[in-house]
Amino acid sequence: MPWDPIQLNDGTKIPSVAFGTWTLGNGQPARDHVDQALETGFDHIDTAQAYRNEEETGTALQDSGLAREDLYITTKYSGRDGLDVNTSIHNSVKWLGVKYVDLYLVHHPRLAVPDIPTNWQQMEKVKADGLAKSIGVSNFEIADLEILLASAKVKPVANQILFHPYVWQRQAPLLEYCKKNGIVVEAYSALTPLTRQPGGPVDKAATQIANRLSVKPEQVLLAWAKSKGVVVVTSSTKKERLEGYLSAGDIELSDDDIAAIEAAGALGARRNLVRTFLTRAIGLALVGSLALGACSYLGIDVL
Ligand SMILES: NC(=O)c1ccc[n+]([C@@H]2O[C@H](COP(=O)([O-])OP(=O)(O)OC[C@H]3O[C@@H](n4cnc5c(N)ncnc54)[C@H](O)[C@@H]3O)[C@@H](O)[C@H]2O)c1
Ligand SMILES: OCCc1c[nH]c2ccccc12
Repeated sequence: MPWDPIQLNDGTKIPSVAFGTWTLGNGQPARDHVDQALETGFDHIDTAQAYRNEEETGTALQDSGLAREDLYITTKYSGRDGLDVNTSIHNSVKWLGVKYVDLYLVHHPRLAVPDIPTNWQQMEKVKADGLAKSIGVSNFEIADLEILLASAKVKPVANQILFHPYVWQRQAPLLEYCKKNGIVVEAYSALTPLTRQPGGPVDKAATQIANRLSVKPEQVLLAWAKSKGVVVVTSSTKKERLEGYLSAGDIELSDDDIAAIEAAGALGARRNLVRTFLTRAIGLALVGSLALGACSYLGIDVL
């Protein structure tokens, strides 16, 4: 099996590739795209209260005719509209048209969360009430997980995080920490080097490897993420891309390919750092000279 399910720390299993609904908008197009993903063979749908398309996702899930046990549904508590965890999960299962979700995640530790231990207690109640088979988190750093684990009765099964070669060096310690604590990492925005930062070193490295293997660069990046033992959450409105994502599970990258992608990631990360530093330095210099000009105009002696 190409994208093999991954064992979670509560005894359940999670399909290792998911279709995400973040950018689908709402209404009929959102329904059609979830429909298309299910038809193409995705059985793991990743949505969130914040994406405002749980109802459309639910309609597509019902229309698919797939049995509930053959689907894996993740949604997230995003603190939308100031609603608490209990009200939110009741809304989510109603909109998704299910009795329970497979995985319920805290979307972000600093968005609409009173404090991490209180929020996690509310998540534990969702599991105890049978509204979620598993509970987990998203966008948690090591320090956030330490706070959570210090008082948790139920360990989070997963941490869904930003994960692509430009942030690999930064995220590797978090991946290690999660592994050590039995928490599976879920990777989102794995295709950033092609979507938000195209033309950079990782785009070039992935394209070179893709040409050699006669596959697409996006498949190479998904195969790279898969090589780290994470669940990959991706998306597309194009059927052909979705088919490519699923068959990327069969791509075995060599150690040299993986090293080339990571070297390109590290180079891009350094360049991003220099760019950020220069932009800030130029900004500061500009503000400084404007302030000096204003002072001299007003006759204020600052030097
Ligand atoms: N937990 C969180 O905070 C969080 C944050 C972001 C995303 N997510 C989840 O992850 C899902 C996927 O997120 P994403 O959209 O950032 O993921 P992604 O990096 O997988 O990008 C998907 C996009 O890449 C495009 N793409 C694919 N191949 C390309 C190519 N060769 N050139 C240019 N573009 C290409 C697709 O058309 C699609 O629009 C979301 O829908 C959501 O479910 C979660
Ligand atoms: O998950 C995709 C990014 C996003 C959209 N709305 C949010 C609310 C909280 C945290 C992340 C998001």
